[in-house]
Amino acid sequence: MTEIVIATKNAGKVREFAALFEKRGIEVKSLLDFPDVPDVEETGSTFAENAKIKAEAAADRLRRPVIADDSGLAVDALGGRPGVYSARYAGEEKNDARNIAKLLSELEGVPMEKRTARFHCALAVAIPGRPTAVVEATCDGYITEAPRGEGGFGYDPVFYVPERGKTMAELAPDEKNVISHRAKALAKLEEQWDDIIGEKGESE
Ligand SMILES: O=c1nc[nH]c2c1ncn2[C@H]1C[C@H](O)[C@@H](COP(=O)(O)OP(=O)(O)OP(=O)(O)O)O1
Ligand SMILES: [Mg+2]
Repeated sequence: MTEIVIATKNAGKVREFAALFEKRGIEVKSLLDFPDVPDVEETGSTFAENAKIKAEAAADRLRRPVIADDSGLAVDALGGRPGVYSARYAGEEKNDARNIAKLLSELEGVPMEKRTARFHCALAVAIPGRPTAVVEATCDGYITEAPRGEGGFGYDPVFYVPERGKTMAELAPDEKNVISHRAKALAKLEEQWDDIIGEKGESE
């Protein structure tokens, strides 16, 4: 395989997948390259369900194998919110700056040791005629009291990675791509790849 479609319109995700797949000699296309593929509603109650919905809708439409990413942030002090609503936390128009502002205001007064959180990433592989496979991974950290750093996307400026002493947005792209929920999920997918595309097309 020399090319894979990622069923996303999120430019930040596209950039990360492009770098992650480049190492593997695979070129990444996204729904930004296929503007005729309609948006699907993310009606699932889990990251895995939403990834499956997005992957299957795009694979059906394009008649080719597709990977979708559903991801988000779960904050312990907020009972796991924003969770699957991370993108739309501060409104339907999906604005990273407003999402961050809302998150920081909800966490006002919460001390650092209680600001634990994790990023989740579910990756679904939909191949026409086969059962869809899903893998998941997480990345643990803390929510800072103010944004720091210019890299990444989404909640990266307020997600502190204790092992690195930096926010995700302060890490170089190739550093984020070693430790992130997305990189870890992709590594799991790679481990299972032969089973996923193989004879039975099933993964466990
Ligand atoms: O590495 C990350 N660093 C920071 N923030 C992140 C990350 N990964 C996901 N996130 C946040 C962004 C968005 O608020 C939500 C994803 O929502 P999610 O529905 O999966 O993506 P999306 O709507 O932006 O694009 P699409 O559905 O077309 O793939 O979680
Ligand atoms: Mg989305």
